Amino acid sequence: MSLADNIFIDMCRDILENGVSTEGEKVRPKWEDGSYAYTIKKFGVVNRYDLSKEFPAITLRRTALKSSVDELLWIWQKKSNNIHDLSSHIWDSWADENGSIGKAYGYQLGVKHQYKEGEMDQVDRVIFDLKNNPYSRRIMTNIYVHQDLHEMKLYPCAYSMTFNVTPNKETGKLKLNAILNQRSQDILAANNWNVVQYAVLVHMLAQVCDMEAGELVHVIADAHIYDRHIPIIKELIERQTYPAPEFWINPDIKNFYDFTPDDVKLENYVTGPQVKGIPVAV
Ligand SMILES: Nc1nc(=O)c2c([nH]1)NC[C@@H]1CN(c3ccc(C(=O)N[C@@H](CCC(=O)O)C(=O)O)cc3)CN21
Ligand SMILES: O=c1ccn([C@H]2C[C@H](O)[C@@H](COP(=O)(O)O)O2)c(=O)[nH]1
Repeated sequence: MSLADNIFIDMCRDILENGVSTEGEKVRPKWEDGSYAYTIKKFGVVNRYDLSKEFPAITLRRTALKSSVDELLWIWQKKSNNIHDLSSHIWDSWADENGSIGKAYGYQLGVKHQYKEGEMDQVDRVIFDLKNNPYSRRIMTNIYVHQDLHEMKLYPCAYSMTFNVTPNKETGKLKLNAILNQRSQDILAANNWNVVQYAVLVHMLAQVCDMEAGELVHVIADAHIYDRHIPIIKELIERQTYPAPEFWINPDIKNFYDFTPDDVKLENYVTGPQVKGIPVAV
């Protein structure tokens, strides 16, 4: 069993057993047929993944590493808000006729800000600080920009990363840790998807800053299982699990902007069968 499976199974059990239903509340999302998408939710879930021990891909079912990394690079590297720059179709329902999702995600990371050291966007600011001032407690991004919310198709869910560096006395290297702050999480469709993509981000940034990947702490304010996902989750968490896969990252890449989805791979990734056609609430 992988550590990520343990965390996922415990979290799902906790939501199913101790969570509260939103049925009867005024909810925003709907299913494709127009009916309201209710959830069972738990407030304030915190999951810790030690990336130096295992790569946090669950084995209950396969998490699509390549598409999730493609989305991560769409946001963090291409800094795009247009679905035509994305390989998968996961954002199609939230795009306008030109393919834009508005001033969300990649758009915000691409906005340049004035700092004492000059003009930079938030991603370059993080890389600058990790290289020049790694022990700073001020290394973070935030894309939940209130002044632009009215121009976003969907408000950012995974909205902030806080990076924090600690020395590894054993290896003499620096360890890159991070907190991913998420206001809302669709546990079935996107929990492990978001976890693996931000784990990859930590690995990528650690490599280009000559550090080791440390811990990823995932803080979720509203961790929910949609009503139509409940039977799927119940079946999923009873499945057999397998040892965690091994993570490979192309060691030759030294510049964050040179990474492609092909520069990361999972080896020996044995999983249960895929759940096909998961309905996504819009
Ligand atoms: N209700 C909802 N849930 C989400 O997870 C979500 C949204 N809305 N809105 C915007 C994005 C789109 N995201 C998504 C949407 C679909 C999948 C999905 O269907 N994943 C498939 C694999 C897809 C692939 O292989 O490319 C899966 O099996 O989990 C994942 C993330 C995350 N976000
Ligand atoms: O990266 C993502 C993006 C979106 N989600 C989920 C979380 C919610 O189920 C919906 C967004 O609905 P809100 O009403 O705006 O909270 O999308 C996710 O889990 N991960």
